[in-house]
Amino acid sequence: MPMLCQDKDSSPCNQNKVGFGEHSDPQILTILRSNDVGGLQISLNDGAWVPVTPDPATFCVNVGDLLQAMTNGRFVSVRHKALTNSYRSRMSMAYFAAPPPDARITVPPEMISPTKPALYKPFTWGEFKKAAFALRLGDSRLGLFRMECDEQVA
Ligand SMILES: O=C(O)CCC(=O)C(=O)O
Ligand SMILES: [Fe+2]
Repeated sequence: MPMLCQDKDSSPCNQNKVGFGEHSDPQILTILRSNDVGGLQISLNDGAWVPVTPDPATFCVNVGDLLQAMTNGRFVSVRHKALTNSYRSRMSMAYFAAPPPDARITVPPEMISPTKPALYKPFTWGEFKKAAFALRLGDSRLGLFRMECDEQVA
């Protein structure tokens, strides 16, 4: 099970600096567990940043890029970032749920209609990861797989 354990503490004077820059998670889902120190923020549609209340007794579940593609954009991959805290360490542990590299990411036909044509070309997780690693953390990767208007099928 791929897990990442991070300590967002930093040196003094680094209060509320960006410790982990703005990004969306590329996988299907991320399950996050942290201690009681805040720092995680999510971005709303209007670009406002909203702090996630830290709670060591709950999980925070992020929709990732693949789930956005698999639901034809109904679930939106959340942009988020983590700020540093120079007084207490924020510890977080993440489980990234991803398919095997050759898994084909497609949309169920029920989610495609004349009013909601397919937004993304089919791709494999391996292809997506390769594209993601060639970009910077904050870049939008799904844009690379968007259907052109003349390719859209309903
Ligand atoms: O500090 C956190 O909880 C967020 C970490 C994160 O966004 C990531 O590992 O992708
Ligand atoms: Fe993340």
